[in-house]
Amino acid sequence: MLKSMEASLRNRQHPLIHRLADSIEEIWQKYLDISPYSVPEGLGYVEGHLEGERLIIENHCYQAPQFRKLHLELAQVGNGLDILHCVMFPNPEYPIPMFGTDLVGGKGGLISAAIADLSPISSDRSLPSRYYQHLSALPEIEFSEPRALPPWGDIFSQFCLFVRPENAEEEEKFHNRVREYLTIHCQIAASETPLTSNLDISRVLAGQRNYCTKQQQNDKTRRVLEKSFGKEWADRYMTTMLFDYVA
Ligand SMILES: C=CC1=C(C)C(=O)N/C1=C\C1=NC(=C\c2[nH]c(/C=C3\NC(=O)C(CC)=C3C)c(C)c2CCC(=O)O)/C(CCC(=O)O)=C1C
Repeated sequence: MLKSMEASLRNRQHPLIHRLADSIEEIWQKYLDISPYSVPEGLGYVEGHLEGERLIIENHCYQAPQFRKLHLELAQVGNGLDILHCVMFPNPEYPIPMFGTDLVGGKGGLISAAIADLSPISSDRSLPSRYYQHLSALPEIEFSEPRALPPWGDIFSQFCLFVRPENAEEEEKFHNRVREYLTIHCQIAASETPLTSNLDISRVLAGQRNYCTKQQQNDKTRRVLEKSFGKEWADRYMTTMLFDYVA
């Protein structure tokens, strides 16, 4: 049992967020050789309330041979908004997609946004064929309320799930599909041989930079952070913690 699961914020959050957080850490533990990643000074656990809304953030960061950062973040705004955020940053020697997921639970226990994707970092936005084969072999799943991506969301793949789960059954369907994405990703990553050519590595870095700069355009995230910590802190957090990239 990871120490993080004991007193974690997830025990006081929406059950889907609690279950998905546990699943993410379970699958990372099972398929990757993970070790701790030192979070920047003072960012492991932060509390802020500028304009009245208290925001608690709990960060869990790891690393593995194939990933420079495995970031799981749990956050709670006031007593109503529950958030799970997760991004897996591959080491540039591994030309594999960026896994990301975001769950936002509104007041009254409904998840208003549930998104998960294995996003391509290639310039033609195609996924590596092994990923394409595994993902297209997964059975079709339907959700009653799919959601439209924002303009910066052109970074996501055709397998991107972006829904408002209507009930517990759709929440579980989403949870299970994310477990499948994570398992496919970790199994492929663990079997990849690293790139050696600097040109190929620079192309991976360019793809990751594009992903991160587009994600930084999410004004829904920025606004929540600004309300509790102010503009300058929010900008630094988005560019150095949530979506940092190796220049
Ligand atoms: C892999 C994808 C992905 C990753 C990794 C990611 O970080 N965001 C991602 C996607 C994504 N998120 C979205 C929305 C929202 N995000 C937050 C907040 C936070 N999300 C956080 O992670 C944190 C830091 C802990 C905060 C504070 C809120 C409040 C919303 C509005 C909820 C709603 O609309 O019902 C949308 C819709 C954007 C739009 O429609 O314009 C998309 C596409």
